[in-house]
Amino acid sequence: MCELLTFQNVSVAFHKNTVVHQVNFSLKPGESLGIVGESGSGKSTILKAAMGILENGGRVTEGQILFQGRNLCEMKEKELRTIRGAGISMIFQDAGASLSPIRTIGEQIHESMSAHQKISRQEAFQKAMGLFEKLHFQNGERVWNSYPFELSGGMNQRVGIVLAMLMEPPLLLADEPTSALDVAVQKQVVQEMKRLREEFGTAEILVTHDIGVVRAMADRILVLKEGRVVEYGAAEKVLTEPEASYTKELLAAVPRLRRNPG
Ligand SMILES: Nc1ncnc2c1ncn2[C@@H]1O[C@H](COP(=O)(O)OP(=O)(O)OP(=O)(O)O)[C@@H](O)[C@H]1O
Repeated sequence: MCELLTFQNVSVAFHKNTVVHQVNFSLKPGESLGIVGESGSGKSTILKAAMGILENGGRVTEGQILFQGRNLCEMKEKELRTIRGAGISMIFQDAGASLSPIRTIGEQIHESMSAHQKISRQEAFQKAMGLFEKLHFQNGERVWNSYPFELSGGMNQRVGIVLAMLMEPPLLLADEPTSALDVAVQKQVVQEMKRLREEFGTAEILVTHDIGVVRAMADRILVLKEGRVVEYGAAEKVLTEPEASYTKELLAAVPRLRRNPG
């Protein structure tokens, strides 16, 4: 099967400071990649590079990022805008915070869909209800009519996932999607991301500190240290027989209980 996303020898710098060094990986449709590494290792930068949203003078200085065979680094902003949302979508750690506080969830869903296609409010409602149902949301209609402040932080985060999936993009990038949530909601979000893969065949890149989340979701794992890949391979292999001493340290830092399945 042909690759959905490929990072070929990608380096990223902010001004003259290179923070991601010659990173290589690729992702097939429907695959899930977990990127782990300590704070500042460049995980979010890799996702932002793939979305074309590096801020503050950040840019890809070397290599190429291919999405469905096309080099994202050479695309104009207008072209990138058509890919964002419909081709590649992203959820952030605090997706709730990016919702507008003064508009209902329904209004925001309708607006988000209108950015890509001509769609009536009623059609957007139907589409959202279908997605809510697939993700096993209860009270979809109540959520649609609510303002973000009327919902819990966990529910707003789940709405963030719905917003990211409205256009059914083949690739979802998730930056610490569970780390601001309490344990019960974390489980729900992990379940929902798994359902997205089952329902839509969505490929996912998941950046997280939480090895438990990676264990639950990733087919492959990429371990990053100071912007360099130190290990990349099948999740089972990396988690049970890590080769790099840095990966061993990362795994050792996770309390044993959380590393044992079940
Ligand atoms: N907008 C920016 N301007 C300048 N430097 C940046 C910017 N964003 C990130 N960096 C630098 O790039 C490096 C990688 O940061 P990045 O946020 O990608 O790491 P991370 O692994 O995602 O960390 P965390 O887990 O804390 O989110 C860091 O040294 C950081 O200071």
